[in-house]
Amino acid sequence: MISAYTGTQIRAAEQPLLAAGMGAVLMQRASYGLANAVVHELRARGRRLYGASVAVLAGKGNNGGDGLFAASFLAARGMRTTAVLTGDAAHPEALAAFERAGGRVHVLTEANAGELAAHVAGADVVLDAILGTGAQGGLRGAAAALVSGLSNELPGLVVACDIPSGVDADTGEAHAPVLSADLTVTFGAAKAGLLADPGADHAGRVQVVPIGIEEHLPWPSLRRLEPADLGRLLPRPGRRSHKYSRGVLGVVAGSEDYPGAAVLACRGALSAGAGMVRYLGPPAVADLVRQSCPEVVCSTGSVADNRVQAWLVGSGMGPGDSEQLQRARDAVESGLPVIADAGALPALPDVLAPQVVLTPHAGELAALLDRLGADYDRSAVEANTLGAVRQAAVLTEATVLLKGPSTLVASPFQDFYSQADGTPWLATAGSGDVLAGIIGALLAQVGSDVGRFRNAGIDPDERWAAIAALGASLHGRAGTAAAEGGPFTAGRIADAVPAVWGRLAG
Ligand SMILES: NC(=O)C1=CN([C@@H]2O[C@H](COP(=O)(O)OP(=O)(O)OC[C@H]3O[C@@H](n4cnc5c(N)ncnc54)[C@H](OP(=O)(O)O)[C@@H]3O)[C@@H](O)[C@H]2O)[C@@H](O)CC1
Ligand SMILES: [K+]
Repeated sequence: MISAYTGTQIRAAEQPLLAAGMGAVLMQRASYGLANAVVHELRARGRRLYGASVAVLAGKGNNGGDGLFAASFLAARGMRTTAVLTGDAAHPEALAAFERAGGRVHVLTEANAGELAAHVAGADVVLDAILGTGAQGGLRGAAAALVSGLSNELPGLVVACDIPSGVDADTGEAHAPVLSADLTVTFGAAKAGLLADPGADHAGRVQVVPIGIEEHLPWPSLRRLEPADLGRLLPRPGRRSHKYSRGVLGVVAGSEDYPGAAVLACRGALSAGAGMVRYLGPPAVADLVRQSCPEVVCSTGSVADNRVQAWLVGSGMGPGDSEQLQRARDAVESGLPVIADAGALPALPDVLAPQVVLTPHAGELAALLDRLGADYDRSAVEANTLGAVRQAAVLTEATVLLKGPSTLVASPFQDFYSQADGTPWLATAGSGDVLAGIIGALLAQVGSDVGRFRNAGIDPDERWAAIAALGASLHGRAGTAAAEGGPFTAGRIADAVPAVWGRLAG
């Protein structure tokens, strides 16, 4: 499990060590780790170190100090180093070390920002060490002009020191301009803002350098399930399992306009291990489901008439599908775990419960928040995904999963997950229906298996968020497997799930 923290939590964890006079030691560990990461990355790219050029953009604080010390380590490996000092001062010891190692120093002004941008753009490595966890807001003045003058597609390797300057370490909000990195080397532990969009868009690959603060870290503000966690959480049937004991998912999805959504949701559920899938919906849709997935049992009648362990509601449903929407409300009313998607989102009561998992995309989340009186539109959600998903979970008291390149899950108790295991090719019609099916199948199988979560270090009350994160990860990994570097249709995601599951559970 990757644990991520706010900048404030990291700074608090550093305090006991700073009080013990270890500030310089922490900075040496951080900058040495940063330099090593650069060396490793250049080697991985088949680049020579000796003679390669490094430009470090160094702010006035400790982040700039890290960058300057790292550059002095790189100079010792034969690299040519230049520093652009962006503030009215620089970390004195780090600057002295940089100069001793033979680095050239430029002081940034409004007048030379363009010229220095051209110089920096030609470097083999650009180290962004302007702002770190001590920043208030984004780049200003000449530093903003310098970064605006750099294309976001620099030919060299761009490495962010701790966090891309201008990204909020707590929330992932990005104050433009931000120099997008290929690699972010972050100190002590991952910052939450690196795992939530739009911060994650700018961070590139994230590498953590331990600096000795680990024992002082509190409960993480955000987590990411890794393969070992996924393997532990995925259920395996016992010798005496039967289809009912493995978990039955009821699916209330599809409409005459969107019958395919019901098929894709069922295919997602079947691929993710549901012992049985029962479909409830219009006869024409049921016929298509039967033809496409003969394993599905199509039932008629009400939610109460059908015995299941969890419900999936809403995929492919619209505001006019009154009978289906009533079933969706009944499913929520039943107290069973429910995954509610798409058309169900505007039709459910405002206040729900933790075992109800809502799966909006950014536009749907904005509409939900707007309905609940919070002032969000789609772009506001996209600018602060973590804040928006947190607020939605607080207001609805449900578990909320926001789909995106970094899929975020918030529990109403303020536990957060971020999964980014997918591929941009997953942005295809029907992909969300398959995701709903996968999460529905998982809710049906492990929703009542409290011990499974406790053993994996997850508070059983928070298991709904973990199940949603597990589903998002399976979906992302299945999409990556289906892509083979090119496009695919949503049904292929479902087809890829069993093999991905097998590898994880292996
Ligand atoms: N603590 C430790 O021991 C360790 C810390 N480490 C490293 O230190 C980093 C945190 O360092 P930090 O606290 O010095 O803050 P940092 O982000 O470098 O600089 C901000 C400075 O710039 C200013 N400033 C603020 N906002 C601004 C803006 N928008 N535009 C322009 N200027 C702005 C503000 O000064 P002010 O304006 O208040 O005078 C402030 O002094 C952390 O990310 C990690 O890299 C590691 O080495 C491990 C050990
Ligand atoms: K930085």
